[in-house]
Amino acid sequence: MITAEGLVKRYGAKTAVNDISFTVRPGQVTGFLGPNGAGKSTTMRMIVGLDRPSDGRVTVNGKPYAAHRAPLHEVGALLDAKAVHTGRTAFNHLLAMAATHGIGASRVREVIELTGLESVARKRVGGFSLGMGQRLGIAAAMLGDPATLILDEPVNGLDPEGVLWVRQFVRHLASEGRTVFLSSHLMSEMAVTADHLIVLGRGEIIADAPVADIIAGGTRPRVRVRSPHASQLADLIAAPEIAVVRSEAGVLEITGLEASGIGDLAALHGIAIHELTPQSASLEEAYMALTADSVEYRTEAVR
Ligand SMILES: Nc1ncnc2c1ncn2[C@@H]1O[C@H](COP(=O)(O)OP(=O)(O)OP(=O)(O)O)[C@@H](O)[C@H]1O
Repeated sequence: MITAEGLVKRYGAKTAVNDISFTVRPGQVTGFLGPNGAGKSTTMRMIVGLDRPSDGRVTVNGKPYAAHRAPLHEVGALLDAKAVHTGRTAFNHLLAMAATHGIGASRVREVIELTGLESVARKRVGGFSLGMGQRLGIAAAMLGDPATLILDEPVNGLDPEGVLWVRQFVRHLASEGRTVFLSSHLMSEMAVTADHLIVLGRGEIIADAPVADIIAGGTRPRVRVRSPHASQLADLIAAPEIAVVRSEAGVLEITGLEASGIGDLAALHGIAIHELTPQSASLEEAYMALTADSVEYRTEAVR
């Protein structure tokens, strides 16, 4: 369990994290989202004591990180997968970390197996691909068999198989009752990995809710309609509260009217319908709507 209360981080005149309070609960995967520069990494660094809060406090399993006698057993963190001694082998890197906590070589072998690194364990970390580096970072985070895991962009740079592996791995950890807190910019992945989301924008919390609620709340249901008389149907449907977008020839994307209403209206006027599909909202759309006002570095839309 991670609990932040009135957490603030200032860098000179810049407030990176502005008075945020949240709880990351055990037994589920909590995603941490936000545009670049929103303050996610700063928050994660404060959780594991790498940055000192300017105000407020954050605890892990009831105590500040630094107050734990054996922090690796409480929290495992992957914050920067490249922060390893590149001349060491993966096995020796993990063994050196394990030694700081009196953790033996057998647990090192276990986490190597857990993360699928057996074939490269005796190779120097300097030659690792990004994917192997991420797996090594996760292996290190698991060394102390911690109840809480914090993973900053764990799927960054991974191939589809690696992304799937991380998803299944973190879901398994949560199912064991652990607290899993992870950030990612991959919305489609977050939608299928996380149970709950905390969204940050310009250092403040703009959403803290189950994934399903965020998707449902951020977007209006849309229906895709294909008809040989699309223009006639569009004219019939026209109303101030209904948006009709012609996405391709003979296809309408309708927001503000349910599929049944569209079908009934078409039947009433003898208009043939070749497709009538309610579109499921995506986390990406909901996220874009939520963070529209919080993006620090905006790009012009491509015309
Ligand atoms: N050491 C530092 N000194 C000064 N400003 C900093 C420092 N670290 C972060 N910042 C600023 O604090 C803000 C939050 O940065 P942070 O890296 O936490 O954001 P983030 O949400 O993790 O972004 P990204 O998605 O790009 O990783 C940014 O405006 C950043 O420039």
